[in-house]
Amino acid sequence: MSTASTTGTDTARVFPTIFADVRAITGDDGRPHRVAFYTLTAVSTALQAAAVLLLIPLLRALFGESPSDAWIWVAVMAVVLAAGWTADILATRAGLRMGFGLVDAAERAGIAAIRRLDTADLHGDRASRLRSLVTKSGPESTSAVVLLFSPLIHAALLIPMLAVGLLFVSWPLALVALVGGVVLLGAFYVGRRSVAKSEEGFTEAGRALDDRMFEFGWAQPTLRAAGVGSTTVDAVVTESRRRGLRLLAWQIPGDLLFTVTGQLVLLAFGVTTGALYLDGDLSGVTAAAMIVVLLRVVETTGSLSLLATPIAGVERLLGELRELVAEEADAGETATVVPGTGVPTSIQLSSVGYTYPDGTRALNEVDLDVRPGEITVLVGASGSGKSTLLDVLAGLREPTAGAVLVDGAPATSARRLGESAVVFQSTSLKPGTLLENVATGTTPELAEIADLAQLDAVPESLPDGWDSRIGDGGNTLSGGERQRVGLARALAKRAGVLLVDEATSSLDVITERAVVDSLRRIRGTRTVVAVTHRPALVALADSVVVLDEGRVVDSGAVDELLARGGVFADLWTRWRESEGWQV
Ligand SMILES: Nc1ncnc2c1ncn2[C@@H]1O[C@H](COP(=O)(O)OP(=O)(O)OP(=O)(O)O)[C@@H](O)[C@H]1O
Repeated sequence: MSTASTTGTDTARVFPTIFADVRAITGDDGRPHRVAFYTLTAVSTALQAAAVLLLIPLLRALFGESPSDAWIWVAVMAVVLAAGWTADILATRAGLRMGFGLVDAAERAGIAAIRRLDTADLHGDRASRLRSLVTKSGPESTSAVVLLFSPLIHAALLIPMLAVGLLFVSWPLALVALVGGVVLLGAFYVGRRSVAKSEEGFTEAGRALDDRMFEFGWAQPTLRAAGVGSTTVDAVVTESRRRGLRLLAWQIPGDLLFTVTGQLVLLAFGVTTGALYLDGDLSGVTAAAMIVVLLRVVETTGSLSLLATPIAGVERLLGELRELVAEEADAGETATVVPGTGVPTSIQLSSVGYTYPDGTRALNEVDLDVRPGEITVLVGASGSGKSTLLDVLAGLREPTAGAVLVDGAPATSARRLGESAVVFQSTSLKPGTLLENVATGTTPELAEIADLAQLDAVPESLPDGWDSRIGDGGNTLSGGERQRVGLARALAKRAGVLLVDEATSSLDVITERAVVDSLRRIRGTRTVVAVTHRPALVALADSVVVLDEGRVVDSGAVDELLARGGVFADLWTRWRESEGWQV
């Protein structure tokens, strides 16, 4: 599984990337809305600049020989302003459509990423990143398009457009406006960079806090019993606060730099206007019109300075969304699970390797031949790779090397997921009835499954029998009962392969007997692969596979392995001793 890079926002991103990000996220489908939005926003800005510059001929006419000519310019100005507002309204509509494209992409890629989420990442940075991306990025970036992109484009284009218009009035003023516009944009960029950098640290700290709180909530009983936990949360809260203060510390000089630069540019414009007027190069009327131009520039720079901080946030958001969408494209369509046949299948592993995203190599060059209908038991020390191997067989993990064949043909994880039923080390119950937790709808074999899983006493003890609500908000089942629900659920699935992960290792005698008895009774109707430490279950095995540090170190029937006297014989002796001790 590919993991989201945490470096996407490590470096402050350059100004135009927000536009590139929107293009990458909304793709070809969003192109018409993007073109409409940018074009209409540019047209609206040009019309606003024209309206400001039309003041010059208007004032000239008003104070000239024939003041009534000013009406013509008033009319022209009114038409230009009305056209500007129309362009603005149309641009907002196009912007909204472009924004909806972002929401769609966030939802689509977010859901696909959640479906690909590795259990190893469930409590990690990635889960928290995804949570905030899916819930926030779409709506936030949509409002950003309308509320931030338009003023940003206006602000970036207005001064250069005014400068072009001023070329027809006075080239020194045009030059000052042009240079001033470039300098202002530069100051905006530098200020925003520092804010972006510290905002990124603040967000990371927020996520770390989010994760620790989640973990703390999850593992609260264990942590509290061990007397740890709150100190970890305290440390992360302190770090989050420290980074928040740093954000402020960077924001202030960033804003200050921009404000000071803006005032210097305005001063230069004012001084140039005054000097040109005094030299007689600019009439009094034109100089007065320049004051209006100046006010417009003040307004524009003011709005730019307010945009610096929100733009930094939107950049980060869009950058992450872009990564998510790119990941979805790399991963391709999430395959839907292929329904199982229910017929016992053979499974072959050929040179299978599995390396976790953190670099832990859990499986190495594993070759395995599981014959249809047989019971294969995986044994090995803790950490030898048994659970990982079971996950690969179940289709929950795609091997990072080698191939998995089912009935001689390469089998995708979707095929393996459909063809296998798993009894996990601990069973998660979904909110709902006992029946819903075992199977969907009434299955004719329910009584048989309940008998196999030795679950029959459970509905009898519950107020509404099979229709009693269990799990969150319902009756709480004991660990052993939950495990037997897990076994019944696996038996109720139409699948040719039953995978059992240590279900008997830490459980009560009834549950262990349920697993052993049901495996004995279903022998031959499914291919079974079980991870266990229990001699009673090992004794059922047609074949035992011994794992050590991710490799198969021995395999064969129990008697053969005992006769060979290797790792398995040692394990067997120890299990026998501990069984005796337990009884
Ligand atoms: N999510 C994970 N991320 C990184 N490493 C992992 C992850 N899960 C397991 N590992 C590592 O992979 C190796 C194999 O682990 P695995 O759980 O498959 O072993 P196991 O034989 O089932 O152990 P146990 O009997 O204790 O359950 C171990 O080194 C373990 O630390």
